[in-house]
Amino acid sequence: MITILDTIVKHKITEIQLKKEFFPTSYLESSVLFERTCFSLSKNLKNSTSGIIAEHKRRSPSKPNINQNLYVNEVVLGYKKAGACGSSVLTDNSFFGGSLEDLQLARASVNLPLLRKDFTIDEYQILEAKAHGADAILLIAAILTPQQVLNFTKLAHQLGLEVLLEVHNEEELQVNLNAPVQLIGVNNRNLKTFEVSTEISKNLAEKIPEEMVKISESGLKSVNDIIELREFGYRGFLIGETFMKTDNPGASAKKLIDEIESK
Ligand SMILES: O=P(O)(O)OC[C@@H](O)[C@@H](O)c1c[nH]c2ccccc12
Repeated sequence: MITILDTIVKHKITEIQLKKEFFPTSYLESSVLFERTCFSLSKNLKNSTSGIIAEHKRRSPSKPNINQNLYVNEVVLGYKKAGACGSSVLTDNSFFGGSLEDLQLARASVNLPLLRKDFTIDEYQILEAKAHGADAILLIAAILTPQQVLNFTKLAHQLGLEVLLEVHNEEELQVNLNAPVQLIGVNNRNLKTFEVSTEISKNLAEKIPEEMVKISESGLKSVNDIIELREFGYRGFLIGETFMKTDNPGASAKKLIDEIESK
């Protein structure tokens, strides 16, 4: 069966091939942002009482219209004012309606750690992330070999970017345990079926090495979700739709963060 993930990856391969032909890596390396010193998402998470990483997401394959009316710079500024630890910016265009320009605009408007949220399958995208102002990149175990995870992590670290390694089951975690990543994300959403359950985070928690900052991703809605997951050792919570489906994502992030902090 061909899954949506297969389709996305297929598009990415073509997209990157084309980009590589027209924009050599020297073009990316000449960006004024290429030399900047990154902010640390892992440090922010360790020092935070809420652990919220708030995402900018217009749409997704499972939700064709979350919110297409907002300006990315205003959204991330709202997240910053709300007290989020960092922000995640979708840069995939075909399936999520995001762009590298979104990332760049987000960078221009906040001094918050920014995660480039995309389907990384080539080192070229890691250079792109740095050139457009990211502080961290996402690596999705389901679409990479352990060797790729190692190589991509090494390159990201050379560029001063942190890596969030996303897993969805025990096998993906076990085969990548030797990757020296700071952040490990458990996606509650199965990217092949779109099913969402926080049980995934709960079940994998004890298998994740202590030294990694544990992040629970997707489908999180309420203060209770967060409090529960904290008991399993999670320090970070990646939330998109719950905030983005409102007219004022910053205000809804603030409401949740205030609730968490008052518990
Ligand atoms: O909107 P949600 O359910 O709060 O989820 C946010 C984030 O976890 C989700 O966008 C995500 C997690 N991993 C991904 C990989 C690719 C694209 C998107 C994602």
